[in-house]
Amino acid sequence: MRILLRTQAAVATRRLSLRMASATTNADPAITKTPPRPVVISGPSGAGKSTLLKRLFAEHPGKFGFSVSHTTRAPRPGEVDGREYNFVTREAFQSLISQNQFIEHATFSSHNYGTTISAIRSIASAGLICILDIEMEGVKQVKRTDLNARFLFVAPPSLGVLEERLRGRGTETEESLGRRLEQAERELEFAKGEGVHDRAVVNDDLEVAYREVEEFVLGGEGS
Ligand SMILES: Nc1ncnc2c1ncn2[C@@H]1O[C@H](COP(=O)(O)OP(=O)(O)OP(=O)(O)O)[C@@H](O)[C@H]1O
Repeated sequence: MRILLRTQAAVATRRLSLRMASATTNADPAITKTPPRPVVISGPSGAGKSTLLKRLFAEHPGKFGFSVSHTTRAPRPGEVDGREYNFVTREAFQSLISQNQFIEHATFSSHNYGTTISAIRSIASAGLICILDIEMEGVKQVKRTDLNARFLFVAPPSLGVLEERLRGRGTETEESLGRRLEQAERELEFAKGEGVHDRAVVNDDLEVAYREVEEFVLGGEGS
């Protein structure tokens, strides 16, 4: 779970994977006709997903919220179970893993973190759109569920530009940069598969890319 949508600083530093947001259509399930479909956004690290989503949320205030992750770490003062996180035991977390309940999960500082399918589903059933910013394996996992998600891929103009942007961001060591570029090739290869994504946006000119992302994400409201 990265970025802005991740409410906690700890989440931001984990750089795990899952950005989630929900766009309010109508929170009253009695009035909402069809649960909004979750939107999965994926693409290589550095392709610009955070940048695009940050702007989307800024331009549509009040439309986006968060889903609640599970964690085995203890609550910090002021944190409420079910609000910041669902705080669970290691045993309960393991049990959710064995039931394939996680879209993605990872371990940081010896604690487990993950987002469950049911956390996403409950957003949809409340009449909210959930945006998941996840990596390739998470995309495959979502496809195995009945979440009925829509898939958006954000691609860099080229691997060379991707490298420049990652260097420019100033967040990577040579080693992590190398790993991200290798993974980028895998993500791009995967994305070429028939029907993997409903829409691919090349993030060259930010303005153009943003409008395409906005149209796709908001265009599915109520779908
Ligand atoms: N269209 C663009 N033109 C130039 N620079 C861009 C563009 N889009 C994003 N950037 C810059 O590229 C860098 C990587 O973008 P960003 O952090 O949004 O990528 P990301 O896909 O969210 O990466 P990660 O998956 O690692 O979080 C940032 O420094 C950002 O400012």
